Amino acid sequence: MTVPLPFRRKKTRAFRIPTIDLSSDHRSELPRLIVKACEEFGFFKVVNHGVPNHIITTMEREGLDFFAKPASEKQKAAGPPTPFGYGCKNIGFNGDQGELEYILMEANPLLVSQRSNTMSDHPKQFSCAVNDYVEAVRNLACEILDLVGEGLCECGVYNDKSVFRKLIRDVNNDSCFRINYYPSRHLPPSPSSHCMGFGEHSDPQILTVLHSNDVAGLQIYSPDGFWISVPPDPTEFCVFVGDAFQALTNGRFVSVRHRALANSSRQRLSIMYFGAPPLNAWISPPLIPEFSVDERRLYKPFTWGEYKKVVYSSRLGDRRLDLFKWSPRKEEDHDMIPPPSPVQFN
Ligand SMILES: C=C1C[C@]23C[C@@]1(O)CC[C@H]2[C@@]12CC[C@H](O)[C@@](C)(C(=O)O1)[C@H]2[C@@H]3C(=O)O
Ligand SMILES: O=C(O)CCC(=O)C(=O)O
Ligand SMILES: [Fe+2]
Repeated sequence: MTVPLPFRRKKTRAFRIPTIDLSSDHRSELPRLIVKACEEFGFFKVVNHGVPNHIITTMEREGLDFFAKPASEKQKAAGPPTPFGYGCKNIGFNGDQGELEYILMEANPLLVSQRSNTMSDHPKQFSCAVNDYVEAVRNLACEILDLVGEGLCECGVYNDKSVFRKLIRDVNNDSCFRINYYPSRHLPPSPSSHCMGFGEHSDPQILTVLHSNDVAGLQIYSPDGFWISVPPDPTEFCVFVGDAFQALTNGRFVSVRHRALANSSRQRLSIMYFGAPPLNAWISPPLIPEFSVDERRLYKPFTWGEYKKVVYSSRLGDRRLDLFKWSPRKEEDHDMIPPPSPVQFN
């Protein structure tokens, strides 16, 4: 029997979030699978990642202890977000707001130790929790970046598989670390009522690695134009391609737009490591030999420091990378001599 038209269910393409099993017996396939996920979605989940569970639970406990303090204590302990510090509802410097509290910190062990002196009644315990967590998750990020490098070398595009890892491992890397806390909410029952925890945006850095407790909220924007809820699973990590990775790969990878809803009756805690290069690193893809005048270059070369300035003068949802689009017909772009790319071409 044919169903009358108004009752037909709208067909939507089944969407499966790419999931990478790092302990897979088919390890040789991982580079290709990760590159595919970065190209198609700019997002994937990682299972069997090797980050010890006690490192994650200790970090979560320290985070929850901090957010359980009275507001005045939290403000005094961590200072206002400049951008590093404790924030409540205000995101960035340009009027963005969300239903959350957060701590934003440098991912550098020395700076973590300094900040912890005021942030916790047990500074040593707090700084150890953050430093252990950052180290373990940075190692995971490096493993992923090496697999990406391997995948791109296999395609014949690059010849140094460790180039991306080196950028976030550099002694002067500008990586940072964030804990977001979305308090529980008791909303009147309405299927459409959703409250914005952290608005739509893409992350500016190279790669973001996110962990969350078992409370839903994270959504990614799919290539075919739908918001997809990412099922929460504390045994997994979520990996996001950031704007700098999109530029480094000349648009081959896409930085995924994402947001976090905060309408759960349970509190949500998410922890993010944002892997970034040093401020003076050039974010520039390798030149493509057959196009001598950069015809195929999508973005003007820029340093991470230049990009960060634009990031902090923009609104959360802005498409900042668009400001760096390369136009060979524009005189100023045409005369620009591209700096050496950190990424070597074969
Ligand atoms: C509104 C803003 C907050 C943000 C800096 C910005 O001006 C635009 C990008 C935002 C973002 C999103 C990803 C990360 O959470 C973050 C730390 C980053 O690097 O860029 C935040 C910035 C922030 O909260 O300070
Ligand atoms: O808290 C989350 O789940 C996402 C937050 C986020 O995207 C960010 O802090 O950049
Ligand atoms: Fe983000």
